[in-house]
Amino acid sequence: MRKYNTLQWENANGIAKITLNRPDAANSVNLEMAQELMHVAMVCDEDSSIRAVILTATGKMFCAGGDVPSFKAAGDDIGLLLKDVTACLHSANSRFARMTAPLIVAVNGTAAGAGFSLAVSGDIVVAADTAKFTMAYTGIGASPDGGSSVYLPKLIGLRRTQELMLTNRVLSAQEALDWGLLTKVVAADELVNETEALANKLANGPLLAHGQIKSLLLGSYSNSLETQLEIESRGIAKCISSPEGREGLLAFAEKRKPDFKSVS
Ligand SMILES: CC(C)(COP(=O)([O-])OP(=O)(O)OC[C@H]1O[C@@H](n2cnc3c(N)ncnc32)[C@H](O)[C@@H]1OP(=O)(O)O)[C@@H](O)C(=O)NCCC(=O)NCCSC(=O)C[C@@H](O)C[N+](C)(C)C
Repeated sequence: MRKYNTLQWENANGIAKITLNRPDAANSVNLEMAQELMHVAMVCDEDSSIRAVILTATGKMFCAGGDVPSFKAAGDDIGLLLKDVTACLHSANSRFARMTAPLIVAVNGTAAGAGFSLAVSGDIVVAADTAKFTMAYTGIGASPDGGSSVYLPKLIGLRRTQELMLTNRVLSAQEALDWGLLTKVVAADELVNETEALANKLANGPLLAHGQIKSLLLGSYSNSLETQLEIESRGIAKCISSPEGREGLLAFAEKRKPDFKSVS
């Protein structure tokens, strides 16, 4: 198992947990963190024993976005550094979106810039009531990345996305929930328990069907109705005829709870 310097990594009972761990630097994304996120996302995508993934952070911030001091220190090489960091981060974004296991993001504090983008890329996003959200990119003269130009218009509409991106308006957790950016807001001291309960529920569910849901929703961003209908019909047939589907049908007939984990 690879050792990470900027992340904590746990993997047990079908649940992987990634914890951003640069609290003294606001958990900001430097090149090393982006590389480690790329690696850990690849592991989550390729290890079929992983049935749910939690992404969270240590300290009081979730992630303040790109590591601004290291951008400044790069001098004339800033363009190259940003391309490197973004390539790694975007590889992680893509793996998280396409992996079979659902991604639960537990936002423990402020999410800014790339941290905001990472936060809203989850399939389920739970935030502490103390969390805040701001795009922040234009504050340093940057434009958005991390998939936010895809996720935000879909989640909250174009008008609100324009406001967040152009004005860096700061949203409280409650406002982010009201806008449709989050699944749930909980008291800060309940975030860990709440997230673990959700991860357990998902890990005990049908992995293949969860992966199919993720893939269908991602496809809905760009596919035609007919294409989606075709993929839906192939997907449901594949899921229901899989060992998990058979277990679901058997459990229904036997009037018991399905044990998807034992058959996949
Ligand atoms: C996050 C924030 C809203 C929190 O406000 P706060 O009032 O709760 O906290 P604070 O006092 O402002 O900051 C606390 C500490 O956190 C540090 N900090 C804050 N943002 C940081 C950052 N982005 N990088 C490193 N340290 C950062 C501050 O310097 C400070 O350090 P200090 O205690 O030693 O003084 C506020 O700090 C802020 O606006 N920070 C800047 C955010 C920002 O510009 N982020 C970059 C946006 S662009 C971006 O994300 C590009 C990225 O996607 C590119 N890439 C993919 C290549 C990585």
